[in-house]
Amino acid sequence: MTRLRLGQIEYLNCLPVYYALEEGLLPLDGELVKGPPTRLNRMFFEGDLHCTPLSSIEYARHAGDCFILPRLSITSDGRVASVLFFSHLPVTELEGKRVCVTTASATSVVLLRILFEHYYHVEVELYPVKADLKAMLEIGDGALLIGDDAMLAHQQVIGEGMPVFITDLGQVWKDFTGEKMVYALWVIRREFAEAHPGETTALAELLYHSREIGMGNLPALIKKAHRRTGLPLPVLEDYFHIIRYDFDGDYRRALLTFYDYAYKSGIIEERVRLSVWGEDKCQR
Ligand SMILES: C=C(O[C@@H]1C=C(C(=O)O)C=C[C@H]1O)C(=O)O
Repeated sequence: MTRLRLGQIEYLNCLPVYYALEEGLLPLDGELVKGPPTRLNRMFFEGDLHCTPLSSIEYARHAGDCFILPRLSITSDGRVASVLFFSHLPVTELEGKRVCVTTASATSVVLLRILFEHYYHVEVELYPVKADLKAMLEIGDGALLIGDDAMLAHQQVIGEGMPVFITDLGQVWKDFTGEKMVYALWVIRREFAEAHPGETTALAELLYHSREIGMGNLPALIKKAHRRTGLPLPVLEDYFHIIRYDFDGDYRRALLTFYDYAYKSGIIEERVRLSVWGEDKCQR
């Protein structure tokens, strides 16, 4: 069997799932490949990764090529703190304006589009560029950032007293739909899983177990996150208490609600079935 290549989003949101692997508390027989979400998405579909956290919208576009690993996702129930929209004006006053969106994101860009269309009823031009708050706010009137980029930009706004509005998209999605927001899922390539079912089940168990260890070691994990990013400890404590990693009934319903809106907006072409490794029946 070829050596397993496992993606790891280079943001703090993945640290609880990978902490035990990074610290050698659990053995990984394979290679960790780090990158921003859109790079991992692309590598996965090009066959360069066997398994990765994938932007949830990309699963909807390629459901036939992969299985979802059970019991894992990146989700928030309301405020997420790392998917933030910064703007010169209140969001409802952005009609006809250009807003920049980070090229690192797939799901959150779609979330922003859905919220403008179905919740705010405001038409804007989305303009993809590299993550850089100040440059983005020079080119446009708004900036979508995700992950550590969003959290660091939030601190920059506070630190420099920048006059910008900050909108947390996890919170707005919850206000709009009453649902959680599932940003990413762990997926495995279908042909790999079918050829190596034992290894696939073992990998799903390993990642779940690793997450349990990570979440069980929050004080050490928070220190590591602080060393890695310089973000203030209270910000990190808050973050690791709000970010969620489960993928049971509520989460699946929330994800399907997101897909329904993506379908209504013409972003995906058909309604999606969730095929989860180890579960006989597809959802819905
Ligand atoms: C909560 C987050 O979720 C993520 C957002 C993603 C996206 O927008 O495509 C992909 C993976 C996650 O990193 C975050 O980035 O902060």
